[in-house]
Amino acid sequence: MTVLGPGDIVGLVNSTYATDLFVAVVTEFDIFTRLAEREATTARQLSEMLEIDERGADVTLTYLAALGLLERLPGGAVRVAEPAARYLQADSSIDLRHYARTVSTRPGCREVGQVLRTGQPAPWESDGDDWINRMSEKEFADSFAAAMNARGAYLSPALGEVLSAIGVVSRILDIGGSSGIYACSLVQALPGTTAAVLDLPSVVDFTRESIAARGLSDRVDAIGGDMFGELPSGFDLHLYSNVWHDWDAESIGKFAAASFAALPPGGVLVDHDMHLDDTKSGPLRQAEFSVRMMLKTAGKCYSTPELAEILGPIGFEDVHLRPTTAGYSALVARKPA
Ligand SMILES: C[S@@+](CC[C@H](N)C(=O)[O-])C[C@H]1O[C@@H](n2cnc3c(N)ncnc32)[C@H](O)[C@@H]1O
Repeated sequence: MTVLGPGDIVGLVNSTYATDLFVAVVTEFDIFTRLAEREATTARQLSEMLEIDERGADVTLTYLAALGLLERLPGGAVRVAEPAARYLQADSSIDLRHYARTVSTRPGCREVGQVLRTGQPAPWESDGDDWINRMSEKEFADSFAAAMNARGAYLSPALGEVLSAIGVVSRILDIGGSSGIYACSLVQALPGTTAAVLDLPSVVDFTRESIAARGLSDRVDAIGGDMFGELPSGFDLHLYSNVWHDWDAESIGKFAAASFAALPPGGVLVDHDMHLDDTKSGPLRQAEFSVRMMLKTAGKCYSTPELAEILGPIGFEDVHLRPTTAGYSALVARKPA
């Protein structure tokens, strides 16, 4: 009998989107037949070949590499791996593209095609607006924060444990902190610390109630604001948990620059998320989550080298990854002392 843990259950939910992407790229875009025409293909070349968005092409290559259907080559290009050559392209002796076509007209697969072609995120649910526009609706914001809170309940203690080893911290700013579950776990793991959660004005009532329900209103504040603006000073650790995967590299650069400006010398920046491995060939659960983020937000999951490339020029040093639990990790960087 398989026993699923919370990370597996969340992974199962996230993977529904990845299966839709697999079917769409095999049937609508015949991706392996096209890739087999070339020795090696980069995400940019794939986007030109299939006339799709480059972010979508990048996320697709990572997911197919994580499935073992593509091989990642030194330098980052890919080539078709044996199982795909055998079963998923025009000259395959057993051509399972026919089988994939039996589910290819599902709305989810059509939605993937649309996002890949336009580069625009799909509605959060099957219709309506995308998630960030819906965050101004109180009912949607509350249900979204409840989802983040549930996930944070099993992820945040492990983050607290990992961050308790990084040295002296006194004031934590949890940016895009939603219910405040991470801020609460961190103040409990780091004795003597206090925290503030910065999130959209439509979210912070939920944040305050959640913090009060945990009995931590004396140590954790909630601030309604906009993380795209200037960040408050007076905090020596900035946490972005599950935030950067919603945004493109340019926005992440803005967040990191705002943090660099607001942190004191020696201040710590933490990005808690599902990160891809350094070659962007997996792991599978992270690659599946990246597909969901690509389809529903302006973002995707990032690798440590991709984030180091953004943080280094801003001035952050010692960028490194610390695994937490259930496929999550904390990317930690420091403003020079
Ligand atoms: C995916 S959730 C992550 C929540 C939480 N940190 C976690 O790890 O579960 C992203 C959060 O960013 C917040 N957010 C989005 N845009 C924002 C903005 N411009 N300013 C402040 N918060 C924002 C959302 O309201 C949401 O709570």
